[in-house]
Formats: sequence, structure tokens, C-alpha cells
Amino acid sequence: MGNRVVCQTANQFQAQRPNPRSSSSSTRWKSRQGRDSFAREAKVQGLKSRAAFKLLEIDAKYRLFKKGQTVVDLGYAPGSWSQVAVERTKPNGRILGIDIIPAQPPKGVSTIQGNFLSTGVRDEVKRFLSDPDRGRPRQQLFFTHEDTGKTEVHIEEDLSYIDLERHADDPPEGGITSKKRSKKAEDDGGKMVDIILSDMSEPWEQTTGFWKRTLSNPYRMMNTSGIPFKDHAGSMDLCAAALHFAHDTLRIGGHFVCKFYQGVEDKDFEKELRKMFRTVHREKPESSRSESKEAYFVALRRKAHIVEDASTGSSEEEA
Ligand SMILES: C[S@@+](CC[C@H](N)C(=O)[O-])C[C@H]1O[C@@H](n2cnc3c(N)ncnc32)[C@H](O)[C@@H]1O
Repeated sequence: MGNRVVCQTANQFQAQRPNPRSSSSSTRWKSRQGRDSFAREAKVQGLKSRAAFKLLEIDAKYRLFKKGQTVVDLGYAPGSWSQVAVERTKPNGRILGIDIIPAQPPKGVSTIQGNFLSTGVRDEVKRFLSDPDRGRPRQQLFFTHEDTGKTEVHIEEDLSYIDLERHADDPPEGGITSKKRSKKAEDDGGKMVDIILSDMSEPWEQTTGFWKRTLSNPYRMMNTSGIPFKDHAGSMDLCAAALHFAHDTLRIGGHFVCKFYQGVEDKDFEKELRKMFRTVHREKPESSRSESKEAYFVALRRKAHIVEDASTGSSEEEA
């Protein structure tokens, strides 16, 4: 089975890989080999990219996932974080991935293609999530911006007639009926997401590797510009959009994981996270390349009664 994911934590995996620091000669070559072993291992495990190990490492430390959760994966392509989320929330979790580029959705993942910085796309995501049952059987949405500014949405149901017949007598997923799910969503004031993941990085025009352009290997753009401030500023805009979305959709007690490129503005963003979440950590996973400024905020357990000030975008106590 091509899509089978055998999730192994980065720590378990780390035990098998060479320690780049232990070598005395050809250090650079060996350390590069060491890092590349994450890519090789991703292939072996049927994961779509080495990025999976960053999330596995974060999850091993903070235990983010539970069965049946709703997870939104921002910047999901090619899809290894979504694969981890599917595996960790199965059998009845729902995973919705959003990406600006087209990509083959991993098994069990619903996807929306669009720019998450656009309000229209974020509204489409909210509409999708507002039905707590939607996305449990896989659906794929293509959100296409035409030159005219018009939007087209196509939905594909993933379950065939035969699948539906086969599962007709199954008990409700995880014992939770659709009625109970709707009631829970109501109780949470319409907030229906348990975890928001964002591994988005501003896409820049690709300059090499054009021969790799396929749907299953969708990198048509680079993830960094190579200009530190540009990468930092772009990433802070993406983080802000993800946090704004969290205000509207994340349950009390829900978690938020967000990639950023370190720079002058990240402290202010961390302050905002601290207002909204019980604990906030900065993480630089082992599998994140050491030469990269990339890091992750892991914000745990959304507090109750914190709302967003519409004019400043800042978090404050509910009046
Ligand atoms: C590093 S990749 C994510 C890798 C992914 N976590 C995985 O495990 O396969 C970053 C992704 O963010 C997406 N992205 C960047 N800006 C975006 C935006 N404004 N809206 C949606 N997706 C965006 C990129 O297209 C890219 O696919």
C-alpha cells in the first residue's frame, strides 16, 4: 500500500541515524548525510516528505493528537503532516489541508486549494468545517481564482457506492453520532477545530528542479527566498493569518502549531500567543535543518474568554 504510514517518532528514528557531531573528518559531508537520512526514512515509511519528522517530534513531546479530532493543516502540500494527523486521529478524525499549490491529497485528507491570506478562502474553509460531519468521508475541493475574480468550487465524494454499501452497518464513528457532534460544535460557540497546524512558508519562484513538476511532487516554488528578512516578514504574515483563523475556529483547549522564520517580529507574535494559550513553546526540531532560521511555535490549550480585538487584531479578555 503506497500510502501506508508507519509513524515512528523522530527520537526512535534518531537512535538509528548517525550522529553528525561524532565524526572527525568530512564533517560537512557526514552531517549532510545525517540530515538526508530523514528524507530517505520518509521514503521508506511512505511519507510524502521529511517534514513529517518535525511534527512527529513535536507530537512526541507535547502529545497533541487524539482520536476523532478535527485538524486543519495549513500549507499541507505535499502532505506528510496531514499523513501524520490522519494516522494519529484515526479511525474517525477529519483532516482538512489547505495549500496555494495543487497537490495530490494524501489518503483520508480533504483539501482546499487557495491562498490562505485571502478572506474568501478562509471563509470557504470555515464553511467546510461548520458541518462537523463534512470531510469524514474524503472530499476534495478545488478553489480556483479566475482572472475575472470569480471563484469555482468543485466537490468530489471519495466514497464509492461499494464503499458506502460495505460500511452501511458500521456503528457511528467512534461512537459519536452526527447529532452529538453538532451539539458539541454549538456548545463551543461554533468553534469546531481541535488543532491548527501551519507549516506555510511564502512560496517563491522556483529556480531549479523544474523536471520534478508532477502532482505528487508539487514543488513549483521554493519555500524560502534566501533573504532572511523577506522570509521572516512573509512568515509572520502567514502566522498572523493562521492565528486570526484560530480566533474564529479553534476550540477552548485546542492547540496551535505554527512555523516561522526567526526575526525581529517573532517576539510580538509570541506575546499574542501567550494571551490566547495556556502555554507557548519555541521548538527547533532535530529534523529542521540547522542552517535554516525556521522554528515552530507550539501553543497549547486555548484559554476561554479571549477574543480578538477587531480593530487591532490583538487578543483581549472578553468584556
Ligand atoms: C514547507 S511546505 C509544507 C510541507 C508540509 N507540512 C508537509 O509535511 O508536506 C509549505 C507549504 O506552504 C504552502 N503555502 C505557502 N503560502 C501559502 C498560502 N498563502 N496559502 C496556502 N498555502 C501556502 C506552500 O505552497 C507549501 O506547499
